[in-house]
Amino acid sequence: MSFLDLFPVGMASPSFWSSSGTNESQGLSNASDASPTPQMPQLALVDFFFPGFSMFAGMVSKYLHIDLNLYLPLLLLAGVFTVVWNYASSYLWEQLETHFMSVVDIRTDDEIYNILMAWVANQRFSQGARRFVVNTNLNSRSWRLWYYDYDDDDEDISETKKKKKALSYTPSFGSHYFWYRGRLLLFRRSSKESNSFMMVSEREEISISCFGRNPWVLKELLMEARQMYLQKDEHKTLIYRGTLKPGSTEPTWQRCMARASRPFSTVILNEKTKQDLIDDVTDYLRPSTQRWYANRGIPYRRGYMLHGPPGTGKSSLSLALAGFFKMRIYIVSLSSITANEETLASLFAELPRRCVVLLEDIDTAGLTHTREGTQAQLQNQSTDDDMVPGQLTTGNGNTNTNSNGRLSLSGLLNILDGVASQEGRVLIMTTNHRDQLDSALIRPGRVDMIVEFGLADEDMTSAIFRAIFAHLDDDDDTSETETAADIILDADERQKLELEKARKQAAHDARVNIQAKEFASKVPTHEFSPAELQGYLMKHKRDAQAAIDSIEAWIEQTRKDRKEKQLKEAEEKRKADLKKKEEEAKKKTEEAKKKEEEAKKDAEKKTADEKTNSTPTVDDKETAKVEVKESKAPEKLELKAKGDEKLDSGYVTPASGDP
Ligand SMILES: Nc1ncnc2c1ncn2[C@@H]1O[C@H](COP(=O)(O)OP(=O)(O)OP(=O)(O)O)[C@@H](O)[C@H]1O
Repeated sequence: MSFLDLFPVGMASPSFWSSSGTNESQGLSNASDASPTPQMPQLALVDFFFPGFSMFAGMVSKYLHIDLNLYLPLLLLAGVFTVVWNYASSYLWEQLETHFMSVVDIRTDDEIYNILMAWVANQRFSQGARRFVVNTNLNSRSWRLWYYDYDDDDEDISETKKKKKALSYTPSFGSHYFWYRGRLLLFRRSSKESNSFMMVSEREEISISCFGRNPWVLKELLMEARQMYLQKDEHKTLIYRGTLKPGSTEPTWQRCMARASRPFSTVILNEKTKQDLIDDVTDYLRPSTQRWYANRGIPYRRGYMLHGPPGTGKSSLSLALAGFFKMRIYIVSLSSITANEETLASLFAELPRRCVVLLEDIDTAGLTHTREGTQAQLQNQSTDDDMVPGQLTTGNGNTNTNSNGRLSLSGLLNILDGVASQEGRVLIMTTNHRDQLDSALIRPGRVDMIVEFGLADEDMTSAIFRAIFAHLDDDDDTSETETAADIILDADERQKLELEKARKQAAHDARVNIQAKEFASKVPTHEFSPAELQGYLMKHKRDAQAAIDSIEAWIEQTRKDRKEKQLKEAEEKRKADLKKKEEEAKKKTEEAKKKEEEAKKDAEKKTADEKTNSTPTVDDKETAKVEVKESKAPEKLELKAKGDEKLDSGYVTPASGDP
C-alpha cells in the first residue's frame, strides 16, 4: 500500500474538502455545499496558516468521522491567543524586569565570569538541572581570559588514585530559578547573536535577576562568589604577565598561572639577607608606614634589586615573597617586544594597589650605556639598529621613547617615579649585570635594597642536595598510611607506628646530611649555579648515592660542554664580525664607486656645458673676429671698435684724449 492509497481519490486536490466533507460537515462547509468552488479560498487560507491542515482534516474525517471544521474557530482562537501571548508575555516580562526587578549582567570577558561560574557550579539548582553544560574547566572562553594552564584544584584524586579532571556542571541555556537567602532569583544563560567566527562558548550571555528594585541580594551573592574564589587561591601565588592582546597593540595583564606558594625556606640564600628582606617588606606594607610616608611627602614606594648570574634564585625569591605576603605578582620582561614607555605606562596604570611588580632582566634592556655616557656613545646608540626590539635606550633627553619606539632610560625612570608606582606596590627588578646599569636607575629611592645572588658555594650545594633528597611529610601517600592507621585501633600500637616512622625519618635525614656534605665536597665552589646543580640532582632524585657517584663525570662533561659552547659562540661572533666588516667594506666600495661615478658625471656635464657655451653664435663670431684681430692688430681693432660704436649708438663717444 502506497502513501497515497491512504487518501481518498481527489483528496489531494482543493476540491476534495468540499466534495467529500459535505455529508458529515456542517459548520463552514455547509454554506458551500451547493457550490464547492467558493470554499477554496478559505481552505487555502487555513492551509496557509496551518500547512497540511486540509489533508489532516480529511484523514480525520475519513477514519475517525470527526469533522474538524466544527473546531476550526476554536483552533484559530487558540492560534491567535498563542501569538498574542508570545508578544504580550515578552512585553510584560520586559516591563516587569524594567520596573520591578534588579538584574546583574555578567561580562564573559571579565574575571567575574570565572568567579560566578565557580559559584554556580557548587549550587544545588545547578547540580539538579536536567539540561546542563559539563566542563573540565569553567573559565571563560573569551580570549582575554582563557588561560592555558588549569588550576591544580581542578583535579581530584579518585579512589583508584588516578588523577582525573574534575567535572563541573552548570545549567544550560535558558532560565533557571533558585532560592538564595530566602529570595527567588533567576539565573539566565543565553546565546547572543554574534559573529560566526566566535566559538559557541564565547557567544553566551549570563545574567542574574531578583524581584524587587533593591539589588542588595545580587551584590551579596557576588561577594560570596568572590570570597569562595579567593579561598580557592589562598595558598597559591597568582602570576600575571604583561602582554599584548592578540591581534592588537593594546597591552594587558594576562593571568598565566596559579602556583602553590613557594615557602621562603626553599630559597637558598643567606638567612640574614632573607630575614632583612622580609622585615623590610613587612614594615613597608604596614598601614602606619603609608601614613608616615604621606606625612613627610615621601613617595610611598619601595624598590628592590636582585642581581646575580642566571639560575641563582632571583625569580624564585620574588615568587616566594609574593606568596609570603599573599600578593599577586605581575611580571614584565623588559627584553620583550611589549616593553616601551606607552605599554609599560598602561600596564602600570592597570595594577592593583597591593601587589608585587617584577621587572625582569633589566640588563638585557640595553642599559649597557649609562646616562652619563659620552656623546659618542649616545650617537652610536641612536644609529644602532642591531638592538633587540623593546630594549631600553639611554634616551636623548628630549624624548622618553626614541625614534625606534624603544623604551629609553628616562622613559623607565618616569614610569618608576610616576604616580602609578606610588601606590604601595613592591617593585622588584632583576638583572644579571648590575655593573652595567645606570646609577640613576639604582639610586636610593628607586632601589632601596640590593640583594646579591651568587653561584653555589659549599653550603648552598649541600642545601640544594638536602632539599632534593630530604623526606617531606607531603611526599607520603597519605591515603595509604591513613588507612593502615585507621585499621589499627589500639592507641599503643598507633603510637608505636608513629615512633617507628619518626625514627626512620630521623635516620634518613641523618644519612642525607652526611651524603650532602660528601656531595658538596666534590663540587667546586662558585662554578655552578643552583639551577644547574638542581637540574643534575633531579635526574637522580630517587637515588642519592648515584648522584654522588656520578657528579665528577657530570662536572667534567659540563666543563667540556661549556668550553664547546664558548668556542662555538666565539666562532659565531667572529663570523658575524667578519660578515659585518665585509658588508661595511662592500658598502664603502660601493659608496666610493658611486661617488666616482657622480664625479665623472659632473665632469662630463661640465664639459658638455662648456661646449654648449663655447659654440659660436653670430654675435660670438663677431666677438671672436674681434678677438683675433685684437690679438693681431690692437690699434686697428681699436679703430674698428670705435667705428662699430658709432654705428651702434648713432653718435661718437668722445674718447679721452681723442682729438
Ligand atoms: N638560591 C636558590 N634557592 C633555591 N632554588 C634555586 C636557587 N637558585 C636557583 N634555584 C632553582 O633554579 C631554578 C631557576 O631559578 P630562578 O629562575 O629563580 O633563577 P634566576 O636567578 O631568576 O634566573 P634568571 O636570571 O635566568 O632569570 C628554579 O627552579 C629554582 O628552584
